[in-house]
Amino acid sequence: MLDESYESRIIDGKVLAQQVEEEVRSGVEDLESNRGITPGLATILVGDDPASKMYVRLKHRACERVGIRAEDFLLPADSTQEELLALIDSLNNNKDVHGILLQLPLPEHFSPQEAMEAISPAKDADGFHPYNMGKLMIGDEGLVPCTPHGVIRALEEYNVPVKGKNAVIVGHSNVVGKPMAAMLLNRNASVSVCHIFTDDLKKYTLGADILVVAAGVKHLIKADMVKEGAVIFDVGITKEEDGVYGDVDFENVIKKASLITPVPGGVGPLTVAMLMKHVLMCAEKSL
Ligand SMILES: Nc1nc2c(c(=O)[nH]1)N[C@@H](CN(C=O)c1ccc(C(=O)N[C@@H](CCC(=O)O)C(=O)O)cc1)CN2
Repeated sequence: MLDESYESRIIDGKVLAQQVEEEVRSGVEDLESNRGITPGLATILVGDDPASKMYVRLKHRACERVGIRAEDFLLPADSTQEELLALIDSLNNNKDVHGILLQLPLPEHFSPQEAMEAISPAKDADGFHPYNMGKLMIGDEGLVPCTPHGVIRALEEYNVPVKGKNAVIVGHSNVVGKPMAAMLLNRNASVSVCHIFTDDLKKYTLGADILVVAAGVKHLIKADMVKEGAVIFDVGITKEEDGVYGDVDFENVIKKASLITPVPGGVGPLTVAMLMKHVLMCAEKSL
């Protein structure tokens, strides 16, 4: 049981996500009444991975809440890269589709990079296209990956200073770690990126004013690895029979953190809400 005195340290991702969704809902209404456009998202799911199916379902439910039209495209696990590319091409040319989301991971025999590059940069709701990633790297943030965008939104909402602070990211994936590093660097944090080959992880995490953990290792970060007063974002999700766990040993780490996201109910819901924001952005820029 969590001591009540720590509750004010919890960043409630569901509440923040509701706020973002409210903004999107009002943006969708404006776009419909001023330009007669209803934003549309096409989701592509390849195969039947249960977690991916659930994430796509969460995205469709969010679309319903904010008034975005969502269409589901399912490809069997044994479909080919060429079939996937043909589907993406048809969605790129569909004027009712403003955003395209390709749920990751893809089955082994696919090239996710080639598929990402096939999505029109203007419809890249996930911000994974090299063009949008490149823009992010030079500080021109438009369509950026949803999870790091959610972390930035939470930092803003909680008035956490970033400039000159030590930010440490654990995990160097293209989905979270690398874009997160760029976004924090764009805000003048001093950024360290750690990963599986990092020698002495604790040496880095102990210096973090802002710690973002996306390693996918249950309870990797223990209380003795964090600085007193750190702001901590837990992006990891490990599902076990008795529940869902993050990369941070929440119950103990919260005693040292000034702010921390729980799992579930932290960064996950924000990721979905930022996707809604991106689809609206794509629709607003469409001709
Ligand atoms: N195309 C993409 N693929 C993937 C992304 C992404 O941003 N784009 N991120 C992750 C999965 N993901 C979204 O797709 C995602 C993960 C988690 C949640 C979420 O709300 N999780 C809940 C917990 C749910 C549970 O019980 O398992 C929470 O944290 O509260 C939403 C979206 C990889 N793929």
